[in-house]
Amino acid sequence: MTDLREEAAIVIRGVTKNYGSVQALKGVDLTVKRGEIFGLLGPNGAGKTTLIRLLTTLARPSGGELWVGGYRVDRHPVEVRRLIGVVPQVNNLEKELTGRENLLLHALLHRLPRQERRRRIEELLAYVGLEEWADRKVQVYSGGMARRLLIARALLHRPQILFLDEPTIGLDPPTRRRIWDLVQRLNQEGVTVFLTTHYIEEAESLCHRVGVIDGGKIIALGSPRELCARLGSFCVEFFAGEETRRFFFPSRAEARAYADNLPGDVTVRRTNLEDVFVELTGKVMG
Ligand SMILES: Nc1ncnc2c1ncn2[C@@H]1O[C@H](COP(=O)(O)OP(=O)(O)OP(=O)(O)O)[C@@H](O)[C@H]1O
Repeated sequence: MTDLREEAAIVIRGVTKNYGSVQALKGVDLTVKRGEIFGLLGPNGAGKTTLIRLLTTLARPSGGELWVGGYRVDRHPVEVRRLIGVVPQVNNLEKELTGRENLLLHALLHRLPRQERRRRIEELLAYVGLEEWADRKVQVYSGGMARRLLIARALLHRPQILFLDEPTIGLDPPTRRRIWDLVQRLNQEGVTVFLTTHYIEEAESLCHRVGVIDGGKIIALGSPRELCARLGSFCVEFFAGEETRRFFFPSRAEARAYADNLPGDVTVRRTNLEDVFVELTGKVMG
């Protein structure tokens, strides 16, 4: 059967996940094409980590079906694991071991052929810019360095699809940008990327397409530009009484014309994904 489920990198159909009485996912449908950088954007508790756990064979759905790289995840977990790399949100590196030892341990666990092991490890240490730190214990690494080592570890077996759960959480802006560069470079080399984030800027500047998730449901799906254009690409923002009011317009000229008729301080700016989220949910992301 040649259909979307085999051609796409990821296909999710009607997926639900319950933890006792908590409905973490309430019927998710989503397709990620090969070669995309796809971002799942949502606030804490929206269901992002849960969806990554289901896609990466770490948990089973309560209902629905997931395909990764053409394989149904519950029926072919071993094949799926071979195709994917996973960068977890939590740093689960061996802190007492060096960077190089961490990679070696993972290469052994993944049974990388002996002759390839050394070469691949050196290649990846250089790729993520950690050669000079390779023989230092991971406990002295900064947050950004640990994250780069986690990415190198996830790439050891040359995965086709890379999952990153909040790849830049807790990192400062320059370090965050460095991780984005790395993700972009990987994607240009052909790796499909599925990431979760609650950072608007990360979704906007890194992702080709974004799924906005809230309360276990995808509430909007498209490129950042499309999602903003649906609302109106330009925003007029001003204070009225105690609250901030926003109106959206398809063009800057229309937004300007409206703003010119308003008294007081008025801002005209481009619409962003935060606006999309607020308009859809009535809540702020952070
Ligand atoms: N093992 C679990 N047992 C019970 N409830 C859980 C479990 N894991 C997640 N949940 C609940 O499911 C919902 C979705 O959680 P999830 O971690 O997927 O959200 P998230 O969007 O990844 O948020 P965060 O960024 O905080 O991790 C939350 O209400 C959470 O409390």
